[in-house]
Amino acid sequence: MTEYKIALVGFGGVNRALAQLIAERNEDWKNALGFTLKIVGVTDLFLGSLINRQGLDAASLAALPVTKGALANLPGGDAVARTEAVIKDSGADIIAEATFTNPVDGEPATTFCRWALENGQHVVTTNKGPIALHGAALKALAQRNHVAFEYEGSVMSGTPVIRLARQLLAGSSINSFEGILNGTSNFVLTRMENGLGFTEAVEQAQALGYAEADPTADVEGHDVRLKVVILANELLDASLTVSDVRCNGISALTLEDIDQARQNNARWKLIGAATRHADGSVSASVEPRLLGNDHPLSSIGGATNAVSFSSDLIGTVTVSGPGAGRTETAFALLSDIISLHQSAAQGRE
Ligand SMILES: NC(=O)c1ccc[n+]([C@@H]2O[C@H](COP(=O)([O-])OP(=O)(O)OC[C@H]3O[C@@H](n4cnc5c(N)ncnc54)[C@H](O)[C@@H]3O)[C@@H](O)[C@H]2O)c1
Ligand SMILES: N[C@@H](CCO)C(=O)O
Repeated sequence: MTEYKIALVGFGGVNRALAQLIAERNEDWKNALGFTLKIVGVTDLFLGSLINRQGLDAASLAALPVTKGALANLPGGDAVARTEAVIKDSGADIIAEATFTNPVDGEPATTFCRWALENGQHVVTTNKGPIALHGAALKALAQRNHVAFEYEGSVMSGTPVIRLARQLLAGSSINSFEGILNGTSNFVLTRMENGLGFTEAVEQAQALGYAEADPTADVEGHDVRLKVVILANELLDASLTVSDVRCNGISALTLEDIDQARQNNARWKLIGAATRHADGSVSASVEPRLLGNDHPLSSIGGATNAVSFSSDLIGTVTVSGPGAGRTETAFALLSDIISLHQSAAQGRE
C-alpha cells in the first residue's frame, strides 16, 4: 500500500471537495485503489497557508470557514499564502494545483507547476491556463524529471475525455471534434430557454460553483477556446495557440433569439470545434451555433457537456457528462492520481 503526501495549491471549490473526498473515502481507496492520500500542505491567496509534514486532518480542512486568513487559526497556520514553501518544503509527493485559470498567460499557476515538476513532484491540475498556453514545455519538464503531469479535469471536469480519447481511441485516428465544453454557458442557455434572464442565470451558475472567478471567460467563449486548444493539441496532433482559434461567446444572445429558435425546433449552443485537414493543418473555432432539435448535441442541457470525436476506423464517438462542479472536478484530480499510481506500479514491474 502506498501513501502519497499531497499539497493543495488553491483551496477553493475544487480542492476543498478533494479534501472532503479524502476525509470520507481514504480507507476505501486503500483497498480499492492501493493507495491513500495524506494532506501535508495547503495554500490559498485568500485563506493563507499551512504545512504539517505529519499530516493535516482532511475533515477539518474541508470545514474551514471561508474567511480571510482562516488558515492562521489552525496550529502552525499563516494568514499569508506561502505557496513556494508549501510546494517545495512540505515534503509532498503530489501537488494538486487548482488556482484561478488565467486565460492570458497562465500565471502564476504555470510557475507553481514548474516549481513542483523541477522539484521532482507529480502535478495534477484542473487549471486550463498552464496546459493550453504552456502544455508542451510543462510536459517536457515532467518527462525530464520522471514525474507525472496530469490534467484530465481541464476539459469537461470529471467526465473522462482526454485519457479516454488518447488511450481508448488510439489506433483510430481522430480527425475532428465538436462539443459543448463549458458548463456555465450551457447552463445559462438552458435557463434562458426557461425564461430566466442572462444575468440571473450567470449568478445561479456562480452559486453552484460552475463559473470561473470572472464569468466573462465562460460566456465570451474564452474558457472553451482554452479547452479547444488542449483537445486539438492532445488529440489532433496540432500545435495551436489561443490566437489560432476564432472565438465568439453567447453574451449577445437574447431571450427573443432563444424563443425564436424554439419556435423553429432548434436551440442555440456554444460549440467548440477543430478539424484536421488533408494538408495536416488544423482549424478551430468557438461560436454559438443554431442546432436543430435532431442534432445529437442539442439535447445536452444544464452544466452537462458533450463532445463528438470523428475518427477514421469507428466513425463518431460521443462522450457526455458533467462539465463543471466542485466534487465532479475533484474526481478528475483523483482520476489523475489513480493514473499516476498505475503508471508507477507498471514501472516497478
Ligand atoms: N469549478 C469547476 O467546475 C471547475 C471545473 C474544471 C476546472 N476548473 C478549474 O479549476 C480551478 C479551480 O476551480 P475552483 O472552482 O476551485 O475555483 P475557486 O475560485 O473556487 O478557487 C480557486 C482558489 O484559488 C485561490 N488562488 C487564486 N490564485 C492563487 C494564487 N496565486 N495562490 C494561491 N491561491 C490562489 C483562490 O483564493 C481560490 O480560493 C480553476 O482553474 C478552474 O478553472 C473548475
Ligand atoms: N467554468 C468552467 C469550469 C469547467 O472548466 C465551466 O463552466 O465549464
